[in-house]
Amino acid sequence: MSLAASSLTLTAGARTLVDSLDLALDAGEVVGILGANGAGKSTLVSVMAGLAAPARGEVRLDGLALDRLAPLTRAQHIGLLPQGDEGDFFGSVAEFVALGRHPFGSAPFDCAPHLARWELADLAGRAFATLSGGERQRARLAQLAAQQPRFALLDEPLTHLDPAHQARLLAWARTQADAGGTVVLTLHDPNWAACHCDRLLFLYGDGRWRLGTPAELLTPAALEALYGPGTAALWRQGKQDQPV
Ligand SMILES: Nc1ncnc2c1ncn2[C@@H]1O[C@H](COP(=O)(O)OP(=O)(O)OP(=O)(O)O)[C@@H](O)[C@H]1O
Repeated sequence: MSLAASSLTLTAGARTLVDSLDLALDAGEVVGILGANGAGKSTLVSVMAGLAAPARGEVRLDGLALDRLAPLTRAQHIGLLPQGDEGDFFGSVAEFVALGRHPFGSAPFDCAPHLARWELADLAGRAFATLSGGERQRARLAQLAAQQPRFALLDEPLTHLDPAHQARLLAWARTQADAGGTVVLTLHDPNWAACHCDRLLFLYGDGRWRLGTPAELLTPAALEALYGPGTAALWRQGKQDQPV
C-alpha cells in the first residue's frame, strides 16, 4: 500500500507554503516534518490525510486520488492526529478511544490494550473532559492507535507529553514501522528527529522544501537555514555525540 504526494503545491492566502512537493511514503519508515511556525506542516498533513485540498497536485492512496475515495475508505487506511482539543467531548475516556474504530463499523474490537499502552486503564471510566493536558493527549494517541491506520499522520504529537510518554510514543511509532506501517510526525525538536526519524522533510514556508536523512539534513548550517541564525547552537549544547 502506498501514499504519495506528487507535484503538491500548498498555499495560504497569497502565500505559497509548499511548491511542487513529491513525497512517496515508504512502508516501515518514520518521517519527521520540521519547519518554523506557520511553515505549512499542519496544512501538509491535513492534505496528506485528504481533509484539505491542495492548490495544485494530488495525493494518491494505492494509485487512487484521495478526493475520489469515500471518507470512510480513507479512514480505514489513514489516521490523523490533528493539533487541537476535543474539550467538548462529553463521553468517557474509553468511549473517546473507541471512536478510533468508527471507520470499521460494529466489528468487535478490544480497546483495552490501547488504553493500557497509554496508561489510561485507570482513567477509562472518567469523563474525557476532566483529563489533564497530557492525559488528553495520551487519549488522543490511544484513539489513533485503536484505529490501526496503515499511515499514521501525527501533528505535533509530543505536545503535553512528559519524557516517559514521549518515549512511549517513540516505541509505538517504531512498532508501527516495524510492522510495515508508516508514521509521519511534525516536530519542533531536531534532537528527537535526529534520534528517531528515518527521513526528514524540511519546510521553509516560502515554497521551498528539502527531503533527506537526518544525517544529511541535521547540520548546524541547514538548521539555521530552516529556523534562523543562532538556533543550531542552542541544540548542540550537551549533545556533541549526536548529529545535531
Ligand atoms: N485561511 C487562511 N488564510 C490565510 N492564511 C492562512 C489561512 N489558514 C492558515 N493560514 C496560514 O497558513 C500558514 C501555515 O499554517 P500551518 O498551520 O500549516 O503551519 P505550521 O507549520 O503547522 O505551524 P505551527 O508550527 O505554528 O503549528 C500559517 O501562516 C497560517 O497563518
